[in-house]
Amino acid sequence: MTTPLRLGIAGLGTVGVGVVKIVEEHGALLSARTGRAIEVSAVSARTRDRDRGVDLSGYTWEDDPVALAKRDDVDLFVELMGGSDGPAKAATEAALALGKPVVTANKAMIAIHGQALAELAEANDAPLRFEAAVAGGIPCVKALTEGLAGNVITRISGVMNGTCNYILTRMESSGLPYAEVFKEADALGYLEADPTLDVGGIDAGHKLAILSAIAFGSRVDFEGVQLQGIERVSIDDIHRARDMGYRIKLLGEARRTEAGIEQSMRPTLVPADSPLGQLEGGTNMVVIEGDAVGQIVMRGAGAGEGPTASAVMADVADIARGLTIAPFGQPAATLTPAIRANAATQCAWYIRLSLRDEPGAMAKVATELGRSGISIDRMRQYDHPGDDAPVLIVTHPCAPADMTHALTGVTGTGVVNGEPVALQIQTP
Ligand SMILES: NC(=O)C1=CN([C@@H]2O[C@H](COP(=O)(O)OP(=O)(O)OC[C@H]3O[C@@H](n4cnc5c(N)ncnc54)[C@H](OP(=O)(O)O)[C@@H]3O)[C@@H](O)[C@H]2O)C=CC1
Ligand SMILES: N[C@@H](CCO)C(=O)O
Repeated sequence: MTTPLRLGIAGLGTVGVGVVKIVEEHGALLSARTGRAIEVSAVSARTRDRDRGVDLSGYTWEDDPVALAKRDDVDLFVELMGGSDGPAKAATEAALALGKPVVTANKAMIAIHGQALAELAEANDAPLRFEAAVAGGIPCVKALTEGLAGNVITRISGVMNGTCNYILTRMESSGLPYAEVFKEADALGYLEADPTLDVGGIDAGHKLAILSAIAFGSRVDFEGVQLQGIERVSIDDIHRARDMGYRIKLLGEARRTEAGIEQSMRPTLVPADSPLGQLEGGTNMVVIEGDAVGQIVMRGAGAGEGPTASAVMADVADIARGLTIAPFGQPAATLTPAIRANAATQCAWYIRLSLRDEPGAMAKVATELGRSGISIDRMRQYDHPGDDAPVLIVTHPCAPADMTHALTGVTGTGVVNGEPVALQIQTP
C-alpha cells in the first residue's frame, strides 16, 4: 500500500478552491488513475475566516505560505497565490530547496524566474510543473513536453488571453467602443487585479514566452516578446477588418527562424473563416506546428475555476504517478540563451488612413509605399460626407522595417490626417 500524496495549497481563490473541490470530489478516480491517494493536508491564504464555499475545517491552516511549503506533512506544494515575486516565489523556492515537488499556475513567476526555478528544482531532484500557467484548461505544456517530443517545433501561435478575446469579440457583436466593453469586462470580473496585464498583452506574453522556451529548447525570454496590447484597437478597425474578410485577435506568434527566435503578442488580423477567426468570447486557442506532426489545434477554456484546476490536477496526478519530466521538457542546463530575431518574418499589412479627398492624394500614398518596396494587394475607399476619405489598404508581405519606413513617408505626404493605423495580417 503506497502512502498518500499530501498537498499543501497556498492560495484559496478561484483556482485554489477549484483544486480543493477536485481533490474532494474525485478522490477515488484520482487514486485509481495514479495508484496513490491524493489528499489536502494544509492550506494558506491571506484571510483565514473568509467563506470560500468549501469546508476547509479538516485542513491545517498556515498563515505563512513559506511555513506551509516547509511542513513535514506537505509532500507537494501547490502555489496558487500569483505574483511573479513575493510569497509565491519565496514559498516555491523553499519547497524546491527541500526537494519537494511544486505545481503552480503562476505564469508571471515562470515567465520571469522560470530558468532559475528550473535549475533549483533539478538541483534538488524536485519536479516543478506549470500546466495551468498557459491557456488554463488546454493541456498545451503536456502536448509540447510529451505528445510532441519527437518533433522539431517550428511555430506556436494562438489566442492566450480570454479577457482580450472577450473584449474584441464583444466590440464586434455589440458595436460598442473599447472603453465601454472594457467597463463591461471589469463588471463581469474578467480583468486581472492589474488590468494592464490583460489588455496590455503582458499576461498573454508571459504564456507565449513559456511555450516558446519549451518548444525551442531556449531559456524563457519574456523580455524578447514584442508586445502590443489591445487598448488602441478601435471599433472602426474591427468593422473595416471584417469588411476585408478578417477579424482582429490578440495573437501570439513564436517562430524558429534562421536568425533566431521571433516572439510577438499583438493585435493581428486573421482570416474570419479560420479557426482562430471564429474563436468567440473568453476561449483560448493554441496552434502548434511540428516537422513530423504538421499542425495541432487545441481550443478550450483558458481561465476559470474548473478549467484551471483541471490543469493543476493533471500535474499533481503526474507527480503522484512518479512521472519526472524536466520543467521545460529538457534539463535546464541544456536550454540555450534565446537569440532574438524580432521582426524577421515578412507579413502582409492592413493600413487604415484618413486621406484628404483631393486629386493625386492616393497616388502620393501609393508612391511612398512603392518607395519602400511595398506592393498593394487590395485597396478600398469608403463613402464619406466631408473632405476626409477613409481608406483601407491591404499590402503584399513585406518586412516590418520597410513598413515602418513607409509609414513615416506616408505621414509626411501632407495628404493624410492623423496617424495611419497599421496592423499585421497573420502569415499562413
Ligand atoms: N483565475 C484564473 O482563471 C487563472 C489563474 N491563473 C493563475 O493562478 C494563480 C491564482 O489565481 P486566482 O485563483 O485567480 O487568484 P485569486 O486572486 O482568486 O486568489 C489568490 C489567492 O492567493 C491568496 N494570497 C494572495 N497573496 C497572498 C499572500 N501574500 N499570502 C498568502 N496568500 C495569498 C489570496 O488570499 P485571500 O483569499 O485571503 O485574499 C487568495 O486566496 C495566479 O498565479 C493566476 O495568474 C492561471 C490561469 C487561470
Ligand atoms: N487573465 C487571464 C486569466 C487566465 O490566465 C485571461 O483572461 O486569460
